Formats: sequence, structure tokens, C-alpha cells
Amino acid sequence: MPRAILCVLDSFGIGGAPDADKFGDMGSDTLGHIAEECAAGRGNREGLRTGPLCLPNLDRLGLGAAAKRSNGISVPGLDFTGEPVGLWGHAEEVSNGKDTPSGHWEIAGVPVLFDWGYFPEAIPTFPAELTDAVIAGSDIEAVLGNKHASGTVIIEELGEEHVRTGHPIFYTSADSVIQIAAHESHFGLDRLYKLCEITRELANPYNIGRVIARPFDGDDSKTFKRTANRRDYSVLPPEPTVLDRLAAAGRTVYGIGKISDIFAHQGVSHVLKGAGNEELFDKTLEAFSLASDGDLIFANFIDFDSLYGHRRDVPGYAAALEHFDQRLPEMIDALKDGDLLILTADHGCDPTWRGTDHTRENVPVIATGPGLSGKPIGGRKTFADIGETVAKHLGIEPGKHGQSFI
Ligand SMILES: O=P(O)(O)O[C@H]1O[C@H](CO)[C@@H](O)[C@H]1O
Ligand SMILES: [Mn+2]
Ligand SMILES: [Mn+2]
Repeated sequence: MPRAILCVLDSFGIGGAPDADKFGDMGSDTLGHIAEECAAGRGNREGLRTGPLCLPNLDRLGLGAAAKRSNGISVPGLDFTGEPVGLWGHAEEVSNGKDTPSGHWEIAGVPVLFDWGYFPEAIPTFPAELTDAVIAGSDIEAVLGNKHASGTVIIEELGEEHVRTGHPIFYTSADSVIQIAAHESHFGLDRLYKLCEITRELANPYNIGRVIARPFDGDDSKTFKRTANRRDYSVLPPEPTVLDRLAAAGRTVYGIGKISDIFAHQGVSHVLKGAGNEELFDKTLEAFSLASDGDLIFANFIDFDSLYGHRRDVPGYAAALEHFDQRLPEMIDALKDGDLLILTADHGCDPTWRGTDHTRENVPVIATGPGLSGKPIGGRKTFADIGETVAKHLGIEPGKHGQSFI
């Protein structure tokens, strides 16, 4: 049994989702396209990285084999030829959305089989009754934006007007989300959080997954920068997740990074935050030294998605993957006898794809542990197989969805 360690490389899809066409994402492939760009010499950035994508540790565990099985295409640069040393395969998402909560909840054994509410690609995107109610119920006079946007682009576009007028910037994306950007010192951080709480309540009838506070600082449109004080206001998962089931069995769940926010703080006993992938990796290792037998460490590595996938930054994404790969042996060396480490993702965010949104993709499912020999685990029909594997490994009762692959 000892422990389970579940790492989500946020947005690290490996292509081949059978229902990608429903999302306009047929052919999207986060890993495959990054690797192709790198192989063609378009993944270079001075001082950051050059050449073909180089992920020897993930590849040896079975990443290249899993990607090939997911979409039938060999990944350039992932040329490990022996038998993978990990359990390797991919999983399809059954949840209706390609958003972070749907992906994580399904990984934790609870697919999202209802439809979230979304806002249309129109201006204004939000219904007037909703923005009117927010204005009436808070201390703001108007909202700016009111459209689909990339979070970094919209603060450059409207940040100065926001500072001048005091009106916060409301925007959305292909996800079920209302994001509110405001300047930390001109508008105030606590005031922004309060506004998000009010908006969260008012958004419930629209079935919106998350309201997200997006504070930023800086002096003008050229220097505005989002701060680390993002805060997510999520609805609760529709059924108990494997986190809740573990908590009910008296186990400790360590949530690293965004995990606790994604699960509306339910089922997570210890929260360890980190400012970016590097710190998140350190915090995950710290949790290794805190966790006892039967506990779960659940980590989210956000930079892949928010800094590189949504920003459509191929060299940045490639460098972040290569850095994670270089550090992976630290995690493997920290495993005790009986520990199970699983690496996966919650959706895709192909940095070569149009727009700035997530992409519907299969995700890798790679597992290893002392004494575990490598073998294929095939194409799993739901991410919930991951949560059920954790449940079985940690010796708790099976849940309603998915099947363990061990
Ligand atoms: O462009 P930014 O603000 O990073 O938005 C991204 O972050 C949101 C939450 O993860 C997603 O809905 C996506 O649109
Ligand atoms: Mn995500
Ligand atoms: Mn995202």
C-alpha cells in the first residue's frame, strides 16, 4: 500500500481524443505538436533551449509509447526503443467539458456528466441581468471587457482604463468561468476577493464552474503583470471524490498548488502552495517527507497550462517539460517501497492551436514505483481509472466510476 503520489501536468495532452471534433479540436496534440516544432528548429529560444524535444526520463517510463498508442504517430525526439520501465497508456475524458475542474474531478473518480453553463462568443458575453445584479450587489459602478479574452492580453488592452475609472475587467473563455481582473493596489485585493464572492453566488443559477480573481500590478499597459494572488471560487464536485473517500477513511490528502481550490477545499487535509512549477516540485518532495502509509499526495503543475499553453508559447512549454523531466529522478528516488507514482494531465492546451483555449485530448497515464515492472495499461475509457487505481492501491472501497489498472 504505502502511499500514492498523483502528479497532474496541467494541460499536457497527447492527442487523439475520439470526440475532439465536437470541440473543434480534431488534430490537436499538445505533446506531438511541441515535439514537431522543436524537431523543425522552431522550438529554439536564446538562453532557454534549442533542438529536438528531450524527455529521456518520461520516455523511458513510457511517454513516447503512450503517445504513439493514443494517436498513432511517433513523437519526434522521443526515441526510446526498449521496453518502457513504467506502466504506460493513455486515458480518454468522458466529462462534457475540457476544463480543469472536469479533468481533475474525473481523475479523482467523478466524471462531470452534466453540462456546465458557458458564455457566448459575443460582446457583451455576460447576460445584462447578471452584470446588473453584480453592480447592484457590490460597490462597483460598471464592468469593462465583458467578452472572451486571453487574460494577459485583456489587462494590456483595458488595464489603464480600469485604473482610470475603477471599473473591474470581467472576461471569460471556452471554459465555464467568469474571470475578474483588477489592479491590486488601485482596486484592492480584498475588495477583488469580495467582488468574486458576490459574483460566485450570483453565477450559481447559470451553472458556472468557477469565478476567478485575477489581480495584477504594474504602472501601465506595458508593465501590467498578473500576481500570484489568483484565487478560484469553484462549485463542489457532484459526488464524493476519491479525496473525500480517503478523508472519510482517516487518510491524509496533501494538495499541492491549485488542487485544494479545484476541489472547493473538500477532501484536502494539508495544502502546500508554490509560485510556479519549480516551487511546486519542491513542495511535492516536501510532502513525500510528511506523508504516512495510506496517504495521497496530489500535485498540480500549473505553469504548463497558464504560462505556456494558453500563451501559445512552444519554446516555453518545451523548456518546462524538459525541466520537469530532468527533475523527475528526484521524485523517483524519493519513493519508498510500496509507493505508487502516477503522472497524468487534465486536458490539452496545444500551443500551436488557434485561439488561446484548452484542446480536447487524451492524456498520458504513466505510473511507476519500487519493484513495479513496466507494462502497457492500454487506452483507458475514463480518467476515473486513475482515481480508482489510487483507491485500490491505498486499500479503500472502489467507487462508482472507472476501474483500477493495477
Ligand atoms: O487567459 P487566462 O486568463 O490565463 O485564462 C485561462 O485561465 C482560465 C482558468 O484556468 C481558463 O479558463 C483560461 O481561459
Ligand atoms: Mn487545467
Ligand atoms: Mn487552463
